[in-house]
Amino acid sequence: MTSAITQDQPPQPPKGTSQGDEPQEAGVREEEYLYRDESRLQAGSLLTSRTMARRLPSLVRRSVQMAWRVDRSATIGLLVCQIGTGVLAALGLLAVTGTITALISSGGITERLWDAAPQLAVIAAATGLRALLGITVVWLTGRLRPVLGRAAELTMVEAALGAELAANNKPGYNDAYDIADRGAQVTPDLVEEAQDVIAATATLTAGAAVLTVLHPLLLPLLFLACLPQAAAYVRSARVIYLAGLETSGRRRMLGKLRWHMAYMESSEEMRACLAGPFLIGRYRKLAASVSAAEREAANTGAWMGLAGAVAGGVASIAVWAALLWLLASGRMSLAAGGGAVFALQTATGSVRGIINGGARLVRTGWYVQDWQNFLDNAHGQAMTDSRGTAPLPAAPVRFEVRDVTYRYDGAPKDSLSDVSLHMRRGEIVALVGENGSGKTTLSRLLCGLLLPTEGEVAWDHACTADLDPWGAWEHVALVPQKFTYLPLTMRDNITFGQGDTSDAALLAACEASGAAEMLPGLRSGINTLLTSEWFGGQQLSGGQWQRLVLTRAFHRQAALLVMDEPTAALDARAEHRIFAGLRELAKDRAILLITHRLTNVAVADRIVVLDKGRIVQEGTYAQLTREPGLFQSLWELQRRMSGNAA
Ligand SMILES: Nc1ncnc2c1ncn2[C@@H]1O[C@H](COP(=O)(O)OP(=O)(O)OP(=O)(O)O)[C@@H](O)[C@H]1O
Repeated sequence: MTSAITQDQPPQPPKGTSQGDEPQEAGVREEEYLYRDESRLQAGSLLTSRTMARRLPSLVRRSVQMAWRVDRSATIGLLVCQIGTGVLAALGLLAVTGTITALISSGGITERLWDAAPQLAVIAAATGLRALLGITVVWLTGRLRPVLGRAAELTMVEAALGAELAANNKPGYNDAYDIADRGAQVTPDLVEEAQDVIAATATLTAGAAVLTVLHPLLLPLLFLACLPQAAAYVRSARVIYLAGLETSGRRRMLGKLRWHMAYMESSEEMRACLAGPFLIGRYRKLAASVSAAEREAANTGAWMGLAGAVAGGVASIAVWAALLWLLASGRMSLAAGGGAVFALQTATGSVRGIINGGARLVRTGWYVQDWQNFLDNAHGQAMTDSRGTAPLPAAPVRFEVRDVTYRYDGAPKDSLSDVSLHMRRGEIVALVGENGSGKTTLSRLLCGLLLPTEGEVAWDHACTADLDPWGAWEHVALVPQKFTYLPLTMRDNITFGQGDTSDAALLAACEASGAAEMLPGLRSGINTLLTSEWFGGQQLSGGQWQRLVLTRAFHRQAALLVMDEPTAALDARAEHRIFAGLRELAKDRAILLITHRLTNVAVADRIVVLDKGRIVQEGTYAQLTREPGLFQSLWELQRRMSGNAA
């Protein structure tokens, strides 16, 4: 039955998910948090070893380029070692084949031993050197891996920061980020696996040369024997990759649940609201569904691997039978046969190495491709694609919103409709209205954090959509409603490494916000680490954090200051200080103030009232308190409440 609180339809499950009639357990729906990007899943299921073989060179090149950037000498060292290992393996193989041929040829034993001696020396030297190179590879890989992984993670963060803020609302964006993040984690594997394949290929080249010289039939037979196994390995890799793709949303949810249950910020509610058992139950169910999908993929992969191994076994019987036939029919001498046996063993080992490494390389390549796709355009949300690069000639004076409509991606209706607003430096404009009326959304548009769906936002004569966003945000200071607690020192939390970082400038900003009062209580003053999660840190109260966020905004000296509920957590004295100081701050700034405490907006030059995404009133405090309308009714209500309390 449909009621007011269940009227929206649950999202449609991805194709292929059963929608049986059995009742679902309360609170958990079969389709919850599943990855829904059908096009991506389809593209994934069409992945073949051939398409990946085409893409692999560029993937490997990009990873090697990154390795080159982060540790040039280790990258060169690894390449040299792997090529050297391959060459030595090839030399060793040729020497072993020569030794066997010499030992089982006709002639006296001493003479045969003397013939084999130089080859034996080569084998010994090659084996020793290979061992040495092997140790060097382990050392260099251990040195390169962590930095390469960190570098890949960092490129992800940079790409995410370069995406539109609105991207977080785009369907599939967060999943794409997650999947790409997994690609970033395995980037070092790609380099390593590529090296393994290169080394195995070098050994195979030598084996192949020997086999071809001994008999031209042996090499094609060997390849044929390995094909079924290769196909099975790649298929199994694809099944596992697709399972990872499908469960990525659920794995992300598991991570979020863990975070909320374990960390300070939400763990008090977890306890007091007895949310723990409920969330642990939810965690168990989601984890079970992820494990089931992974187990199914692992089973399918194992069956495919088994089928490939059986086919490979049968095919290798054919190869050995062919060798026996060549010997029995006198088409190959016994001495050559001895060499062929060894060359076949080695070449089979190398081909298996290539298949194994190649299948791992292909799977890693799919992940890394996801990472690179994200880096290339942040899942189609890169600001470089949606915005211009025009610089602002000077700090802007006038900010204007012209006939703007805005709808969040996936939202059923517009959050703002046909809104116009203007303000200039020296002015304080207050934005008021009931919850959900669009105040924060309008402030995000004014700052250029969001771009309008219709209409435009201009700073002086430049549209925010045409401006280089990073250059533009140098002129913005924002006190958001949900502010960020960063586990940094107070100094770093205020400056983020920007502006005048001198103690005098910091102190002035702290005085204006009231944060200066906190300083004597902090163990190392402004250099105190503001968190209790690490040793030596100190945690602030909610209101103290709000003072700090205000300090951050005041310290920026920006032309546009947006304050969204800036005093919600402040005590009366601290709140009074902020509002008393606003006029002074507004001397060279345009200030947009969002607040529900309507008596506070008397400080504003103009008040703009929003209702359901539209501007319904505009005027001074004196006008709006006298004029019948939304502002007056809300204001009266607040006055009556405080009057009653008094
Ligand atoms: N990130 C978002 N994604 C989708 N919809 C959003 C998002 N943020 C806000 N909205 C929607 O836009 C509308 C306006 O929200 P907004 O936050 O601008 O309101 P507000 O006036 O600031 O509310 P409040 O007084 O509660 O802070 C609401 O209906 C809200 O559901």
